[in-house]
Amino acid sequence: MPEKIILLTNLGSPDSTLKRDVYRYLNEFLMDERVIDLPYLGRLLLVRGIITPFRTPRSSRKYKKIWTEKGSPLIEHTRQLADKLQDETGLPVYYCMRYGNPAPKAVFDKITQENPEVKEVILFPLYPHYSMSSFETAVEHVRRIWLDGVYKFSLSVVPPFYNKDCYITALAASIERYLKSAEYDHVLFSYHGVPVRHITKRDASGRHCMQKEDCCGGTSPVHAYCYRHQVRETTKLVTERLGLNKEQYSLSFQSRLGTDSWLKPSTDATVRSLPALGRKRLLVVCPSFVSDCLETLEEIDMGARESFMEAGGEHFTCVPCLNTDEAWVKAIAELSLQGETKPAEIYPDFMPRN
Ligand SMILES: C=CC1=C(C)c2cc3[nH]c(cc4nc(cc5[nH]c(cc1n2)c(C)c5CCC(=O)O)C(CCC(=O)O)=C4C)c(C)c3C=C
Ligand SMILES: [Fe+2]
Ligand SMILES: [Fe+2]
Repeated sequence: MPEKIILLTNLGSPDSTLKRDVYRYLNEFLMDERVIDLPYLGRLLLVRGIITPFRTPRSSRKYKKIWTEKGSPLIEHTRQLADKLQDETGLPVYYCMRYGNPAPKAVFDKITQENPEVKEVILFPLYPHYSMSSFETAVEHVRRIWLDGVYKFSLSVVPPFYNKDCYITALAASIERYLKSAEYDHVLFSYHGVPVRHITKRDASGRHCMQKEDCCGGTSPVHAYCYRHQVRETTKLVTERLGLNKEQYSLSFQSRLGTDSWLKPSTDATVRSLPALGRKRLLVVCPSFVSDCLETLEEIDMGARESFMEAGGEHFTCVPCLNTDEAWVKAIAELSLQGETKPAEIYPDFMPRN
């Protein structure tokens, strides 16, 4: 009987592309206080009254464009990743989603039923970078369910791995395959955006992020919670590994929602500007996503491609996410079983406890 189990957690998708399922999913997602960080009543009015009703038909149309026979690409990639990781480690591997299904409570109950002797569950959030709207909410959600339950096993968490050698190696190799097979005159690293306020809220000093010059450079304890620092580090380490100079690549942020100030520059404005600068053959990489999903397959591979070609681009390739890549499976095994993990009783330690 295995004493350890790995539990992958990813963002989640609607149960189907039907408007009622997309509506339910968007409500759950956007009512998360770490995603739309307004007081409850304001959030309820904004989400239920404006965003979800207007967004549902549009999102449902977008999901229809990427949906497969097996359903959501994000969920199917996560399921296949769990299977491969189980073969790699010889340990039982389960997966759950922050929003929608399979929900953590159901998965915890399944784990308990199928492995009554289990002593430790290692939670692996499928996010390389720390942000309150992705990594933090995923861990906190699972942690709450674990704390509220009567589970006999301990829970430990694998922290963000944005700078870990095994992850950088897998990511760089996945890009290099494309760089070797065709000529490109630019590589764009497009990361999911977040509101600027989310960065400053996770600066424990209250004096560093977006206040000091070059706040994301150098070393500082606040970088452990700074999404912008971490995506810059991933880009730096991967481009060094690939031997790209500063003229050959840039970094941008996609998927903006609402009227707040979000991290800049935006991916859409960047891809539109590149052809006029003579960068007509573009390779796009999306390292904040480890599983292909709506944001890579529709927003980038369809939407950004169209923007780039309309602006005079000649060739556009989007590098697939790591999905079930062999080096990536080995990297998850290494990070979960040989890397530093943190007890869920005290991690993430940034948050106010209530
Ligand atoms: C990779 C990390 C992610 C961060 C950070 C993140 C922040 C964030 N997202 C929204 C709003 C939406 N995101 C949506 C889809 C979506 N987001 C991520 C990841 C991060 N989001 C993924 C992997 C996906 C795809 C899910 C899938 O089913 O394939 C959506 C839903 C789709 C849509 O209507 O566009 C919304 C809404 C906010 C507001 C935010 C930070 C505040
Ligand atoms: Fe920073
Ligand atoms: Fe998102």
